[in-house]
Amino acid sequence: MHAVLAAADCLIDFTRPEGTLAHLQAASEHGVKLVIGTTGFTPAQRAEIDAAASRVPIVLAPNMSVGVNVTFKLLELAARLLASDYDIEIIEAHHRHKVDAPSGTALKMGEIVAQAVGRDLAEVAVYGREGVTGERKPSTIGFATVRGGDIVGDHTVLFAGAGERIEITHKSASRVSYAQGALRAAHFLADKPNGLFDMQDVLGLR
Ligand SMILES: NC(=O)C1=CN([C@@H]2O[C@H](COP(=O)(O)OP(=O)(O)OC[C@H]3O[C@@H](n4cnc5c(N)ncnc54)[C@H](OP(=O)(O)O)[C@@H]3O)[C@@H](O)[C@H]2O)C=CC1
Ligand SMILES: O=C(O)C1=N[C@H](C(=O)O)C[C@H](O)C1
Repeated sequence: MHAVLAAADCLIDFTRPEGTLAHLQAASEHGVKLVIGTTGFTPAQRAEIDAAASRVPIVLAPNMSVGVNVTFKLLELAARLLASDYDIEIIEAHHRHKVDAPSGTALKMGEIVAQAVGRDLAEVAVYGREGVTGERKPSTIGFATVRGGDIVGDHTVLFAGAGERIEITHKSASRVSYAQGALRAAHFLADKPNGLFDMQDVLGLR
């Protein structure tokens, strides 16, 4: 790995958290820029990425596709406008090989809508329901996970009100959009000395 990094400008990493952290260490030793698509980091692992960004520039994004990143903006607007009158639920579906749940994209969607309505996701998230759960608490944000077959990646945010509901859905039919986004992120980093960025920065969606 060190021989490869010595000749590299940028490392694109879609692996597992432990792999990414090993690659992060090696890349920062060589001053190599990083695009990280891996999901499922613990808060401590995430802090290691934040720290490394003071040495090398990093794009970290749970979803590299243009469509999902535009969907993030739509969700922010919808959540802000609908505010407390609508219950928010996030449903995601992926292939049978996926190892983390909810998906990084679903969690990011949760953070976006929670922030837009002035809630802390850590306090209001409900990850699945079973048994006698009692009535839904109004401020909660629920997550539901589906795993099966070769589903590339579907995400729906449901805003359910009295007498109507809005569903904002993104569906990936191919992994090409992730790869294209990662290459775009690598180009974006070309003139960055350090710092932590995401696909909103890369795509100019801030
Ligand atoms: N941000 C985005 O747009 C996207 C993010 N992802 C995320 O990317 C990650 C990978 O997903 P996916 O491609 O489906 O997974 P795969 O299991 O298909 O591929 C993972 C790759 O990482 C390698 N790997 C696993 N563990 C390590 C390790 N400890 N050190 C070095 N290499 C390792 C595997 O090698 P080997 O086969 O030899 O074990 C394999 O080549 C997931 O976290 C997923 O959520 C996925 C798609 C889009
Ligand atoms: O594992 C996957 O396949 C995907 N992972 C990412 C996530 O966890 O959000 C992005 C995409 O949904 C595909």
